[in-house]
Amino acid sequence: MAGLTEDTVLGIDDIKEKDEETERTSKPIDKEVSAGEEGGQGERDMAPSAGNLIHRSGSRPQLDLSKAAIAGNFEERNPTILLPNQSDDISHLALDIGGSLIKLVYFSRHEDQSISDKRKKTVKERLGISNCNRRSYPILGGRLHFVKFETNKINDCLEFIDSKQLHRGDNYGILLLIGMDSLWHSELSANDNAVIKATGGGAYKFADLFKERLGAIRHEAFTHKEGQKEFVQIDHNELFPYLLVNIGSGVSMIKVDGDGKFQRVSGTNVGGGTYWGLGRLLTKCKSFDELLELSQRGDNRTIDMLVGDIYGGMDYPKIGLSASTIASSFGKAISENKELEDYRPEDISLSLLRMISYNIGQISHLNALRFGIKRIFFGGFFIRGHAYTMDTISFAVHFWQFPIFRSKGEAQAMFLRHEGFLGALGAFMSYEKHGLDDLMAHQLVERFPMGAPYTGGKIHGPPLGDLNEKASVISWMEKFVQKGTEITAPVPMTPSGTTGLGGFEVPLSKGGILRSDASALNVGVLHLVPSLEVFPLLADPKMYEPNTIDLSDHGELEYWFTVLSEHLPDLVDKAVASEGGTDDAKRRGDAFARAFSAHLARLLEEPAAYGKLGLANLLELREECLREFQFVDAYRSIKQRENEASLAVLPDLLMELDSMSEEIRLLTLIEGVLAANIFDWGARACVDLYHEGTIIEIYRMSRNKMHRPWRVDDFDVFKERMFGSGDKKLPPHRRALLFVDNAGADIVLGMLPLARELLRRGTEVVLVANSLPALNDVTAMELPDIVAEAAKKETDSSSPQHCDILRRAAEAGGLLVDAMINTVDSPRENSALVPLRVVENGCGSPCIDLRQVSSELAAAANDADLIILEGMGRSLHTNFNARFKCDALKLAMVKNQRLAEKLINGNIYDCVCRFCILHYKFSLLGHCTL
Ligand SMILES: CC(C)(COP(=O)(O)O)[C@@H](O)C(=O)NCCC(=O)O
Ligand SMILES: [Mn+2]
Repeated sequence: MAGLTEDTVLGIDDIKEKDEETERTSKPIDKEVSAGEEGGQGERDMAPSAGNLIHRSGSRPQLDLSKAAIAGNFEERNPTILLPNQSDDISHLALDIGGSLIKLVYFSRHEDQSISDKRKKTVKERLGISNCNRRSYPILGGRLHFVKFETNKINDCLEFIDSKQLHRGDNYGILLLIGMDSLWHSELSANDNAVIKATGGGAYKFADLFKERLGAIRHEAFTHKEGQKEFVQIDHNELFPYLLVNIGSGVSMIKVDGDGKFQRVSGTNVGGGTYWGLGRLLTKCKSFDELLELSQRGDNRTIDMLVGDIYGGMDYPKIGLSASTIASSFGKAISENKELEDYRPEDISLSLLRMISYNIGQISHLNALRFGIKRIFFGGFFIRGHAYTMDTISFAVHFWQFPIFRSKGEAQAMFLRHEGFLGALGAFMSYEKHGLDDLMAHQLVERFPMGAPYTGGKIHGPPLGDLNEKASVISWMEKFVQKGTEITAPVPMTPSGTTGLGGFEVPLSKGGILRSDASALNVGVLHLVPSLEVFPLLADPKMYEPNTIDLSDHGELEYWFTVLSEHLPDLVDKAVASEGGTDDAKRRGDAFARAFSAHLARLLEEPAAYGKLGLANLLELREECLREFQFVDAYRSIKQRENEASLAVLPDLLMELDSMSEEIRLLTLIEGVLAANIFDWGARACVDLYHEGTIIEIYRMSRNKMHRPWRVDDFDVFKERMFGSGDKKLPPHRRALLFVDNAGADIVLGMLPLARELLRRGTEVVLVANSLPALNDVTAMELPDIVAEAAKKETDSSSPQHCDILRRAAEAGGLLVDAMINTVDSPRENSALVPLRVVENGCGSPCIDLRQVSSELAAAANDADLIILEGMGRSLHTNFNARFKCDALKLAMVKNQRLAEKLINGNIYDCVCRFCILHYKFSLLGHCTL
């Protein structure tokens, strides 16, 4: 499989990363191979997928590649791939075969019941929740894979398709897109077998893609100036019109006015082909990348005629040109008595690159001006994610907007992270039957697995040259471990420098090292999760930004990277121990540490490498990386231990609480939540603290220090909302969503007693917990048992007068399935029978991005009028500034000195009780500290 570059693989809805890993091995699936033969470490998890596929697919369609060949030359206008022996239907695959690269996008759907589905079912069954927001077309949870091949290795591509069995499926056709510039398009059902027609036309393809709203995907579009990417979130309603400039061998410019409304308005024959063709002749470079890399070391002053050359080194201010403006590309060569050999190839390459980029930039700018267009999207083979090229084009577009050239309304030069795959994606999405027509940004989760390099990709670390070099029984994990020693942090780009020309005439970005195409694209695996939704209670979803800390501040970035790096050895120890400390676990732990360090190094070098970077993304990446190396729950035993210890003292706490007046009790409860939030295994300071005492000792110490006023203290407003003031009273909240944080004392001694209080007041409570483990956070799976235990303890306690609020509410909410508790002696309190429920939040991170939550949570939010966000991750790192359509209480102990200083001008262990109340007619309650 030489020549394969798999930038990224994909996944949907998949907690079941194992499928992904199996796929990544990308060994040809031999019908003789059975599940058990996958072998190697991780066999238990990795084998079934391939095995299942084979068992399942016995009667499924096959792509018969025997005698397959491109008919004619692929530069031809209408090339086809002949599959003379094909007899079955094929599906889920689209290719864009360009002059130099074949881009392939394929979709894999989880046909097996995934772990997550099973869990969802369990939680849903327990809750009796049905998902009424189901889409009407077939579920499309799955993954979009992006793979590239060199065009002259079409056979590798076909082999790849065969090895992955991509052609299996229903009755779709394969759509092949061939050629850079042609504007034709055809599609044949594979029912016609024998021939699969090819189609092409970069411009058309782009338009098709945009039609499908990919442009609205988060962190997809960005500007690139002076080496800096800036992501721009484009509202689909504001997307049109735009100019699409596809720089292939030649250049096409398409004006896109709306869904399906586009027209080719211009173009130029001076494009990527010109750069590569002329460059090859003039420099003897062997590849496009080599030529581009040369340009980065070039100095175009030796060849280009500059304004200063004409005006004696002076600017020409009258018309707004500075001395370093290029007056004539290659113009100096006419006046000097030099031969080609007398010029440095580096300088030639740079002059050529500037000449062509500036020309494209100028024509694009003029066309944008002609039609009053504000955005120009650049894509195509010429760009390929190269920072330097993007900078040059941006510079060129913006140059024409400087002083005297500037006209009304500046056009922005924009680029796209998936641009290398747009053609194939556009083709893929044009299959109506995929049901992707109303795909929304929030249903796509992009992940950056480490496995990709080991199937040939180049996101990080060394690729394995030949996937089959170690026989087909070896897994990508094995390869990772074997190759682990070779992993080095990516070489940092030298800081942005100038060519020494100064002024606005040259782009600043000029890295010392040119990133390879594959790594520069930074394309992750797009997980399509149709069940994700935007949290309906966000006041302004469009303006919502989950992250509080801005990591574009380099000081912040370095600080948090150091924190995470220092935490790594401890985390690896926990992770390895959680898997029994076996040799396999140790190897995986080692591989995880390397992989996560490589991610950190990559991001430190280029923070925008994976899209806009916030602290929440970093913390999530760590969890994803653990999962990729098959660490299911690193803190499992710690969580269990802390749950048990806390449950043991819960009855006494409840008794104490019940002896208090309502008002004192409310304060004590909030203090309790804040105090118990100290149990955070993700914070260095807290982990150090745990060496100094037992859980209960630490809890007591934390509790005793919990004096008001807290650093952020809206308790009085909250209290007023709960109890009213004087004779003014508000009804209790209808439904409260409690976003819970950690296991152990945090949930048992903090949030559960608070939930109980709300229930007692007649407020229905929904505990919102993680779908997947993250640090020591409690998960939705774990909560029903904890609640059951807590309810049991209540009635088991020596004082039967303690009401059984939790138990009855949990029963009403479907959390307790049987009459596990004898209720005969327990007196019923006068509270209404409101349910206590649990829903999963749809994420597996210590933070929460409310643009992507589970459909269950979105459904539960419908009737909610109070949300309580608890913990640093959910209420400080993220959502600290989020505004909601209902009352919102944010509770957290700040367990990091720097964050305390930055965010609340305070100190470590200070607390936040931030309450934002909706405007009730009630004047006293009409404010909050926000
Ligand atoms: C990961 C966390 C956000 C979890 O905090 P929690 O949400 O559990 O309160 C927090 O532990 C954290 O920010 N840790 C890194 C900083 C540190 O070690 O101080
Ligand atoms: Mn936590």
